[in-house]
Amino acid sequence: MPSTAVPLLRRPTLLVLARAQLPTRAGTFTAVSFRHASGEQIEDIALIRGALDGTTPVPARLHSECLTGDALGSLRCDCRDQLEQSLEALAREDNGVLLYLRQEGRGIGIANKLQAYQAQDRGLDTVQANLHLGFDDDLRTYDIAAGMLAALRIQRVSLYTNNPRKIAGLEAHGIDVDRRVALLGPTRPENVRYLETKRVKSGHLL
Ligand SMILES: Nc1nc2c(ncn2[C@@H]2O[C@H](COP(=O)(O)OP(=O)(O)OP(=O)(O)O)[C@@H](O)[C@H]2O)c(=O)[nH]1
Ligand SMILES: [Zn+2]
Repeated sequence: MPSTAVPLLRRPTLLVLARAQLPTRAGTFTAVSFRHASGEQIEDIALIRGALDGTTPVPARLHSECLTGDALGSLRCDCRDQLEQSLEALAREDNGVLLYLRQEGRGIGIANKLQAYQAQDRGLDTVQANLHLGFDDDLRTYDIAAGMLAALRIQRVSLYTNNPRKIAGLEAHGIDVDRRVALLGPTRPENVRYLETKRVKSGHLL
């Protein structure tokens, strides 16, 4: 992606805390947890495959937590489809990394997300519902994600996303996004408005 002259934002220095094998439905990954230099642990984890040699762009997915979709199979969003697709895609590559980021509800948390769903059930779209609750449309930041990649010695990624903010967020924190790979899941009656709002209001490249 084109580089900018904007000064880089600070990212935390993180250290690897633990590594463990994680056999999944998509294949076996190494799950990695992290801590700050102070010892404080973070709740975000990485799933990695293959050797991360730092010279070629590493296929990468930044997945934002969605309890309702990822774990419970809700069809209101496309999160679970994207999680499964990205793990399967990474499993086909020589190497790759998925960051599972605990940014539930684009950063507002699960209780607020259910309040946002309630507002959506009354007619608001995803963005309007966040604003109605007094939040910006998206509270996520990518400093921790950049710190996790740096701790894994990953400087360049090939990013699976439709969200330009993720590309800008990583690059602002000093990670090069070499290219974007689209991640297109099925459109369902339950998520059609959600996807349309992402495209029209949030600038997703759908
Ligand atoms: N506030 C809010 N968050 C939602 C809603 N539906 C899903 N989410 C959260 O949205 C996050 C996923 O972000 P999306 O904007 O859908 O997609 P993205 O991950 O930014 O973009 P891609 O990389 O292209 O997948 C997860 O944290 C979900 O919990 C909603 O209606 N309101
Ligand atoms: Zn979701």
